[in-house]
Order: sequence, then C-alpha cells, then structure tokens
Amino acid sequence: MTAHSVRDDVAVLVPAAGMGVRLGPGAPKALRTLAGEPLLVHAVRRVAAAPSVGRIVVAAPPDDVESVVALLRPVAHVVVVPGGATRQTSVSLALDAVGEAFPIVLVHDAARALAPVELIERVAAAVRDGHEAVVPVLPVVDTIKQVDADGRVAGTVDRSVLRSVQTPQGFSRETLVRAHAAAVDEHTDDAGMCEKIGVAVWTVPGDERALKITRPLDLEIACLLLDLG
Ligand SMILES: Nc1ccn([C@@H]2O[C@H](COP(=O)(O)OP(=O)(O)OP(=O)(O)O)[C@@H](O)[C@H]2O)c(=O)n1
Ligand SMILES: C[C@](O)(CO)[C@H](O)COP(=O)(O)O
Repeated sequence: MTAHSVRDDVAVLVPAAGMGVRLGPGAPKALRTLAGEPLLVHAVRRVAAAPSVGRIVVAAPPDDVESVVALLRPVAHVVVVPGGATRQTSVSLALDAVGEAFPIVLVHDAARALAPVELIERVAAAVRDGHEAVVPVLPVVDTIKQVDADGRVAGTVDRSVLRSVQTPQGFSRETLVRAHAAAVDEHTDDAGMCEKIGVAVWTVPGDERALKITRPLDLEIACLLLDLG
C-alpha cells in the first residue's frame, strides 16, 4: 500500500469532451475562451492549485487530444485521454487512466471552470473523513413547479428538501470504480451512479463560483466573476 500525505492523495478527472450545444455553435465547449483563455485552462489551473491533488486526468474531445496536450503543458502536469460520446463514458475512460495509487478521486466538469481551490479541498476532505461519495450542493432559490405535458401546473414541489448539485464530486476510488462497473443506464452525475448501487452520498456546501457554464449568459456571468477576482 502506498503512503500518502494530504498533499497527494487525490486524483481529479476532468471530463472536457462535450460539444457545448447549449452554448451555441463553435468549438467544443472546454476549448471556448473566457477572458482570452479556454475554459479548460481555467478549470485545470484551479485544480492544479489544490494542495491535495496529485494527478489530473482530462478527457478531451477525441479530435483535439494533441492540441489539449499542448494547451495544458504550461499549466500543469496532466494526463490526457480521448473522451467518449457521453459524459459518463468520458469519466469512465479518464478513470481507467488513474490507476490504483490514489485513494480519493474527484470528478470535475471542465464547464465549471471557476470552481475555487477551497471547494476542491472541501470535497476531498469530506472523502478523507470517511464519506464514500460527496457532492457540493446549493439551496434552490426559485419556487419549483411540476408541470404536465400540456403546460398545466400539477403541483408545487417542497423546495426545502431540494439542492442543486455541483462538481467536483468526490469518491473513494474503489466506490467510483464499482459504480461505473455496475452502471447500465446513463446518469447525469457520478453520485447518481453511486446511489444506484446503494452508496450513501454526503453533501458539503457548494460555491456560486462553480456555476456550470452551459448557456451564453453563463459565459457573461463567469466573465463578471473573474473581474470581481
Ligand atoms: N461526451 C461528453 C459530454 C460532456 N462531457 C463533459 O461533461 C461536462 C458537463 O457537461 P455539459 O456542461 O453538459 O457539457 P456539454 O455536453 O458540452 O454541453 P451540451 O449538453 O450543451 O452540449 C463538460 O465539462 C463536458 O465537456 C464530456 O466529457 N464528454
Ligand atoms: C455533473 C453535473 O455537473 C452536476 O450538476 C451535471 O449533472 C452535468 O450536467 P449535464 O448537462 O447533464 O452534463
């Protein structure tokens, strides 16, 4: 068994192979720029600055592996693998490249390019404390309605029990490997795959800066957040 200090017991997987359809036409989303730098560079720079992180694996758009390697060379030491057709496949392919040396694995969207170091460390610490699966969450601020197929409101959901879930999500490596091996359906996040195999998922406070850049307005908001420092 390998001994780890708190500085290097965490591997972070960064799925970055999505096309960014909701952002509109252009390059794959992780390669689109925010304040002159690709989203992926912003994301990896922050991950690499987290003291716990000893390995980073990026799942790149398959046609862009070489350019992603070149792009990230000055940013951090990173392993780059070709991603897959879905986020779940991209995460699985990145997970295959981690090996057994890291007991904690975080999965972090390139699209959450401004997730701060404190958030990465908070999630890692909760896994280190013994939680097998950890998600950062924020309260839901809007009233949520259930709506039927013809647009009629069917009810109002009790939002006090709801949370928005962010990344990075953290796992014991063994749990994440088991969840991916067992998956038969597509899941929108890795914690969902853990829930499916009966693993308890713990929550920690999320961070507004970890917003997922999904639609054009999100890029504008991210730009303002960068300006605020
Ligand atoms: N086949 C895929 C699809 C998504 N992702 C990654 O998963 C993260 C979260 O996905 P999302 O924000 O939904 O990105 P896209 O799939 O690119 O967005 P869209 O659905 O608008 O195309 C992103 O960092 C994205 O690059 C991935 O690695 N491989
Ligand atoms: C993993 C995730 O970021 C958690 O909020 C999210 O589910 C990914 O979203 P997608 O649009 O389904 O890829």
